[in-house]
Amino acid sequence: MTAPVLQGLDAAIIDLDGTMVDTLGDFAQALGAMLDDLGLPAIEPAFIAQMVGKGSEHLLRSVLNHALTQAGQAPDASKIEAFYPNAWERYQQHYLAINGRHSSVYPGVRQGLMALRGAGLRLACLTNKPTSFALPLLRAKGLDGFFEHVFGGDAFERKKPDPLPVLKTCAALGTLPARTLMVGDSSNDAAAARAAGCPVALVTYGYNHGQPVRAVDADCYVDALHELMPKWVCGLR
Ligand SMILES: O=C(O)COP(=O)(O)O
Ligand SMILES: [Mg+2]
Repeated sequence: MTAPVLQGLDAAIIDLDGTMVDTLGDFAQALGAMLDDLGLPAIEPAFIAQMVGKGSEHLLRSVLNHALTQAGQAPDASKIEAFYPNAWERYQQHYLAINGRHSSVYPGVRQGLMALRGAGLRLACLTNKPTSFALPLLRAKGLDGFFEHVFGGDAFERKKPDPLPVLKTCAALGTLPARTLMVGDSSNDAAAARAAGCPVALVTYGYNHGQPVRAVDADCYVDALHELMPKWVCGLR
């Protein structure tokens, strides 16, 4: 039986990058190697956090735009598209080779997931990362066992911030959106969840496209995932 303190929730959908795992090191390595292969200048790791969260296609186009500008070339759309197929192939190869080696699980994540499961909530992971990157990363970090489903950015026709992946994840879990909490680190997660009719909790340590996360509309903000349950229970924001 669900603990009375979690009345109102049957499940939680958890984001991956910036919420469970700090993956900026992996992104920096894979993007750096890809840019090197293409003969383009390296990108500052500080820029990467602003570009993560909208899927790999968006990330690669943003990075190519940035690198071409750094190289003194006017990056029009056709130039970016000319680089894109090769960039994607190189990036995928480099990312899969180092996946998880330069990233770490945020403090409180394991305890937070254990508490949610212990309270009887069903869990799914929903990320804009490709599923082929997400599954080995969760496995490498020992987090895969918490989730009944793992859906990447390529699992459905549209990605977050569209509500479709959230609604499809609720359907896979067999839970009502109003009783399924979305936990993420960005406006992308919040917008998708709100439009789907899910309550939203945001972690304050993630990426949020380089913007302050407390400015994003949410029901609750937490500085670590293990704070989520006690805070939710007390109705604290
Ligand atoms: O954009 C990405 O690759 C990952 O984003 P997410 O795990 O925060 O959804
Ligand atoms: Mg995220």
